[in-house]
Amino acid sequence: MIEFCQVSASYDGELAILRDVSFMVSDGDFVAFVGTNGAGKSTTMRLINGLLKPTSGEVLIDGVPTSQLKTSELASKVGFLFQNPDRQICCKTVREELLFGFAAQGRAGAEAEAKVDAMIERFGFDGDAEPFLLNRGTRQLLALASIIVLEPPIVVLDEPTTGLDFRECAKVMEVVSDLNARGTTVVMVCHDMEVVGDYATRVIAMTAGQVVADGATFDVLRDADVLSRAHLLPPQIVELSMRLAQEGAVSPTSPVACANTLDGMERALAGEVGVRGKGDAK
Ligand SMILES: Nc1ncnc2c1ncn2[C@@H]1O[C@H](COP(=O)(O)OP(=O)(O)OP(=O)(O)O)[C@@H](O)[C@H]1O
Repeated sequence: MIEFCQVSASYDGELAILRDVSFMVSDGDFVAFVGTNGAGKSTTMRLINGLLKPTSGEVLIDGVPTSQLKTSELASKVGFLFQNPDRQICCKTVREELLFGFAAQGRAGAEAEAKVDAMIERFGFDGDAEPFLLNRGTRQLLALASIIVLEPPIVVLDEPTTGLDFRECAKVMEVVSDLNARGTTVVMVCHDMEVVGDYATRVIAMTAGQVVADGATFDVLRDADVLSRAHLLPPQIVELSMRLAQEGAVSPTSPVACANTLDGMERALAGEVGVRGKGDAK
């Protein structure tokens, strides 16, 4: 569990980047942090993994303040994927990269080797390949694999899909989604509202170092006031369904007006056609 209790934070000890931020993330949640550039999302992630300590308030991981946890203790609880995988990858082969975290945590040995072998097979990696010769999407997958192979209960992902094409993005998010389905808590920063809508179950929106909304994904992404304050555009289907209701094309409570996904919209439209069809026949 992650708890932020009235957290303020600063990089230089003077200028407050986060102001009085409070929220709680339960075990197994999948939370997306959204908001404009400079809102404080990455700073929030750095506070979760202990790279930054609060200037006031407390960040607690499983009830223990990060200020009381050693870096190694935090690393075993929180896996962190940087925005750019090249800031993370440091070894000469894929295999060494996957083993690196075990060695850093003093867990090298036969069990680690077996977990790395399984990861290489699962991702279809070439264990002898040189990481920096891999394409951007595969490097991102490698960076992600090198974190999840350590099986941390929480993973923090700072813009995991930035710079990836559609296929690479889907591959990375499938891995993350599977991880969450198996019980890992996922906290991610994401600018792509389609990805947020497809995967996150909860959204925390930030503006100017403060939380402006915290709720179920589509409750937040359908709140016109929040969208305006956090300068967000909702996923396309949500935007379409909201517009159809605003323009009076459908009733605000109709399934079409409430559709959040392509599947949902298709079902709602099929129902609408069915209803109209029956009416026409009378
Ligand atoms: N290492 C740092 N030193 C000083 N100021 C920083 C540092 N990192 C970020 N900041 C400042 O903190 C503020 C919040 O930045 P942060 O990266 O947390 O925002 P963000 O919401 O993640 O933005 P983005 O979406 O652009 O990554 C910005 O004004 C930024 O300039």
